[in-house]
Amino acid sequence: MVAPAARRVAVIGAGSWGTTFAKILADGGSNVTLWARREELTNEINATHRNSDYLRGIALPKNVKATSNMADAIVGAEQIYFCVPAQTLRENLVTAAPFVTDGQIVVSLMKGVEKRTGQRMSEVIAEELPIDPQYIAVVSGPNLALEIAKEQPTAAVVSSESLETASLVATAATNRYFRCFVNTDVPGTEFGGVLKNLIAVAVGIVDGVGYGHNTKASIITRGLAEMTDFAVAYGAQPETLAGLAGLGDLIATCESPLSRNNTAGRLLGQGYTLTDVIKQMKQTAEGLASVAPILSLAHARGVDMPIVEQVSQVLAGTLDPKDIAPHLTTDSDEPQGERALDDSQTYGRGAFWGSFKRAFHQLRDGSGSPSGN
Ligand SMILES: NC(=O)C1=CN([C@@H]2O[C@H](COP(=O)(O)OP(=O)(O)OC[C@H]3O[C@@H](n4cnc5c(N)ncnc54)[C@H](O)[C@@H]3O)[C@@H](O)[C@H]2O)C=CC1
Ligand SMILES: O=C(CO)COP(=O)(O)O
Repeated sequence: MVAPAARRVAVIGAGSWGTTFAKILADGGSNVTLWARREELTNEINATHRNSDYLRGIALPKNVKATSNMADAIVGAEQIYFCVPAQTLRENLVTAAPFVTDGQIVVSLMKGVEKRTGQRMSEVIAEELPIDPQYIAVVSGPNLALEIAKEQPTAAVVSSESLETASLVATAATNRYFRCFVNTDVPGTEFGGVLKNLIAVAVGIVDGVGYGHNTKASIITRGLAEMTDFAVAYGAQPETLAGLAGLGDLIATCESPLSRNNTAGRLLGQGYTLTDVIKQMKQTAEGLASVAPILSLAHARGVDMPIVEQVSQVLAGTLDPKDIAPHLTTDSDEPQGERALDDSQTYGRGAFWGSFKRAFHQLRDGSGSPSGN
């Protein structure tokens, strides 16, 4: 009997996460075409199976082939994974659009919103590509690229309006060290990845100032409440924010020196200006560009985000980093209930506790949620 041909997939963007995801897919059995902008990088990957600028010391599987021709990557691929900096996605989709056909699955691996429109990456994809939204998916979770490239075990969530699409992506992207769960909460899964970056910048700032674990734990915990309130106001399920794409990623990003958002925050906390930080960062720290559009979206729905507001003030140079912590909870002198970011946001309060209660019961009873998240 002849074995079925391996699935062919494309990854667009050969930075640290795009290259790592190409390895994940290849190790899951797919033949992967990895698109890189620069020809010297495609030459290096094809000749040496390495991407030394972004994943030093990592050998890529032989079934990852690189190209800098978008058509070569996309035509004939069953699934196309986009992994470029969020602010450049639209221009890359414009280049890709003539080669994409309905029926191909398009996946976002990115964790930013578009600055100009405030749109999530899946929304930009839906606007620019000639495909049914049922064929769009997003992947998010506690996924620091270098750890995964070293095959340290971890998990992620694949989300799509269509459970069938999410399952096809999860099957392709699951291997011996990377496990994908599925859900249909696209806004929750995507916003989890965007919002944790902003909280990681805040945690980095206080770390840079020299504050310790109490301050960081306070910001992480209050940050999760803030993330949940925001995401729920934009249609997310609160459970998603208590899962891998919310709490899971928040912990990984706030804890790890590998995180670029955390690192950018630490430099700000040490007194560098935003301009200096951007100059020093060699890789993408999406949180820096997402702060302004997220705050505009928060204001539009009346969501209070005191931590993100303070990050924005530190970025603008109008708040001394050392003053970020005392303002953690509220501007008011009146004591407030712990969950009440704003009395008008009753959904936030209920949603946050509800999601924790459900997560707790699942853990205690050993039952997985239907989404597995
Ligand atoms: N690195 C990580 O651990 C993870 C990153 N992500 C997300 O993946 C996305 C990409 O991040 P990374 O791969 O980490 O960034 P990176 O900074 O490592 O690589 C970015 C890549 O995009 C390329 N690029 C820059 N401008 C471009 C343009 N105009 N058009 C096409 N390509 C361009 C660069 O040459 C580079 O290859 C971000 O949204 C990030 O939040 C998500 C999960 C984990
Ligand atoms: O998203 C990530 C981990 O899940 C990577 O975080 P950074 O972009 O801050 O490095």
